Formats: sequence, structure tokens, C-alpha cells
Amino acid sequence: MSKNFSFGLRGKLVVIVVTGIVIGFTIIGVFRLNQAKQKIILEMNRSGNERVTLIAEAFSNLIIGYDYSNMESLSERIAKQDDVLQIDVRNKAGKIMVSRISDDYTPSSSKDLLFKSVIQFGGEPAGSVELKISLKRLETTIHETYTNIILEQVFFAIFLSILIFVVTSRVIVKPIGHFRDLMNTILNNPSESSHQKLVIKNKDEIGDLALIFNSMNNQVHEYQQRLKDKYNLADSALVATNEQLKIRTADLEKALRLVEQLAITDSLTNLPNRRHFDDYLATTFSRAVRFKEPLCMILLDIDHFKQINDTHGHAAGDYVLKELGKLFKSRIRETDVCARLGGDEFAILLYRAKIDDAMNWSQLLLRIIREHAFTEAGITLTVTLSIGIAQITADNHSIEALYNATDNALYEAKRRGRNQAVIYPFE
Ligand SMILES: Nc1nc2c(ncn2[C@@H]2O[C@H](COP(=O)(O)OP(=O)(O)OP(=O)(O)O)[C@@H](O)[C@H]2O)c(=O)[nH]1
Repeated sequence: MSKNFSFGLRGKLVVIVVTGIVIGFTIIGVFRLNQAKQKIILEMNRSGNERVTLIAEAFSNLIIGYDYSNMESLSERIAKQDDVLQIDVRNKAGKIMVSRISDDYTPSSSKDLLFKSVIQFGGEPAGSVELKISLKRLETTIHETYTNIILEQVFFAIFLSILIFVVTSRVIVKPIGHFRDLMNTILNNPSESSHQKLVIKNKDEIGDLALIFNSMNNQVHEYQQRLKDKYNLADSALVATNEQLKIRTADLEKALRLVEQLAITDSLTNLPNRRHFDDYLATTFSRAVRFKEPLCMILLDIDHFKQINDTHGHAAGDYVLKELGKLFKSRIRETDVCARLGGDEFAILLYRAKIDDAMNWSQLLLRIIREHAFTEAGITLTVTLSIGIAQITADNHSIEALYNATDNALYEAKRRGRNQAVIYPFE
């Protein structure tokens, strides 16, 4: 880029300068040539007139004395001069007395100048002299002058072109090149642009350009800085918002987990509710069927719970429900589940437990409850349970069938007088 730029500007300068100088010098040259030609012609006329006057004076005595011999010899000598083509001496009446023609005079081809002078003697006209001078010398002189002028013009044109080229190169192209290099350096190092200024000492348009560039560069830097500050501000705000969002998300997740937990938990006893129990039963049932493993379901219902409520109040009833929940939970394995189905009814799933194990577990539970002291607000409450037990069998091959079988067993326990456990099928 830089090479093209330098070449372009210098090239244009050379073309402009040389064209200007050639035109200028051509005009000056033509003018000088015309002047020189006029001067030479004037000089030729002046010297021709002088010569013919002197010749007339030389012939003055000779013409009065009719000295033909000397007139001829003088004419001969004059005719032999380089530029003389012809000399004619005439008497007072105009009759030619002597005439000499140069050896190389050919009137058809030669261009000539004619000079005349009156021959005077004692202040009176005694005859006349005509002198033809060749223009050849004049043409040679003009040609030489032309050549000299053209050579001078060409020499000065070349000299002036070089001078102007060098001066303009130094005064215009060099500062512009410097200007361009500095701009390039600044543009290629944008991060340092604030510290870099164009230092140009020219007090001209280039200097003005540098000042404008510096001011623009400053404005750009300030704008960048403002943008950076705004970006940083926005960034920190974003970070803070992000943090808040994280906290909010964590809170929401926590709340969601709680809601989920609440949705499947009985709020009074903190045991799983019916919904959770049904889901768990569905999973466990299919697993037990698939792997042919024993699964027992137990339904537990408080005997005459309505009476407890009615006699001792709802709070006493709640206490009994909570206390039973704790007892059930403490008596089952980690892998088993105990849920409150609603009201005073509970359910327990004993996975990989046979019907006898379930019966033994129920008997033990009945005994524990009988021995447990249910005391609320200083009053001891009598709490007993009825329990129905069923397991997966060929008959109970669906969840609904298992449910019904267990429910039937519970109903049978109630029917038989409560406070006991009954296995389905019963007799
Ligand atoms: N305190 C309290 N009582 C409840 C709650 N849910 C249901 N009950 C009461 O539990 C009682 C259940 O009574 P029933 O299902 O009629 O049966 P029961 O009195 O236990 O009689 P049997 O089951 O036949 O022995 C009703 O009086 C309900 O109002 C509860 O969350 N807290």
C-alpha cells in the first residue's frame, strides 16, 4: 500500500511538473527565437548599410578619376568576400561602370539582401553602389542561435524539473509519507492510540491535517473509553443480576422441591400420602411380578377413631394419627413404605416379605400399640387397630385385586371385633 502511494504521488508530481515546464519553456522558447531572429535581421541590415556606405566612400575618388583599373580591382576584392554575391558601381547617370559577381552566385537559388549607397564627392552625388549580400550567413547564424536557445531551454527545463521534483518531494511528498506512516502505526496499535499523537511541524495544510487527525483520534479514544466504562458497568450489573438470578433459581428449585414433597406428603404425619403410595405400589407391584418376588400389602385402620375425636377433641385425634405414623415408620425397613391414605387409614407395603412375615409383623405392631402410652393433655387414650393383609397371588394379579383383597381382610378384622389382623383369603 505504502509503495503504491509514494509512487503514485511522486509519479503525478513528475507528470504535472514536467508538463508545466515543457509548455512554459516551449512558449518562452518560441518567444526568444522570434526575438533573436528580429535582432539578427536588424543587425544584418545595420552592418550591410555600414558596409555599402564605406564601399561608396572608397569608390568616391576612383569614380571621379574614372580609375577603372582600381575600381575593378576593388570590386573584385569585395566580390570575393564570403557573403557578397554581387557588386555594381554606377555613375551619376545610373550607368554601370563596374559590376562583379561572386563565383558561387546562382540567382535562382540564392536568397539575398540588397544594400544601396550614393557615392558622393565634394558633397555632390557622383554615382551609386549596390551590394547584394547572401542570406546564407544570416540563416546559419539564425540556425546556430535556434540550436543554442533550444539546448538552453532543454537544459533549464531538465534542471528545473529535477529541482522542482526534489523540492516538492521533500516539502510535500515526504511529510505526507511521514503522516501516512504515523497514521498506520497508530491504526495498527489501537490500544495505544491515546498515547500516540501525530507530530508534524509543518505549518501548512499537512500540519492542519495532523491537528485534525489528533483531535479525531482523541475523540475516538474518549468514545471508546466511554463505551468501555458503559460495558464494564453493564457487565458488573449483569454479574450482579446473574448472582441474584442464581439465588432466585436456587430458592425456586428449593420451593419446587418442597412443593413436590408437599404434593406427595401428608402434612399431619409427614408420611407419604395416597398419591405417593399409589405410584410406589405401581412400581413395586410390576417389579415383584416381573422378578416373581413376594409382596405384601397391609391396610391399618384405627378402631372407633370417631369416638376419640368426639370424646377428646380433634387435637387428640391428630395426636393419635401422628403418634401412630411415627410408630409405623420406626417398625418398617428402609425399602418398605408406609403411607397415610386419608382419615384414619394407613397402608404399608412390605417388599420381598411373605404373608407369614407380614402377619408376624402385624401381630408385633398390635402388641406394641397396645403397650404404647398415648397420652395427650394428661389424658391417656386407648388406641387399637384393625389390620388387613394380602399378598400377590394368582388371584391378586392386579393392583386393584390386591387392594380389594387387603381391604376385604381389613373389613373382616373389623367385623371380627377389631384389634386384630386378618389375612386374605380368610375363612
Ligand atoms: N382428628 C382428626 N380426625 C380425622 C381426620 N381425618 C378424618 N378424621 C375423622 O376420622 C373419623 C373416621 O371415622 P370412621 O371412618 O367413621 O370410623 P371409625 O370411627 O374409626 O370407626 P371404625 O373404623 O368402624 O372403627 C371421622 O370422624 C373423621 O372426621 C384428621 O385428620 N384428624
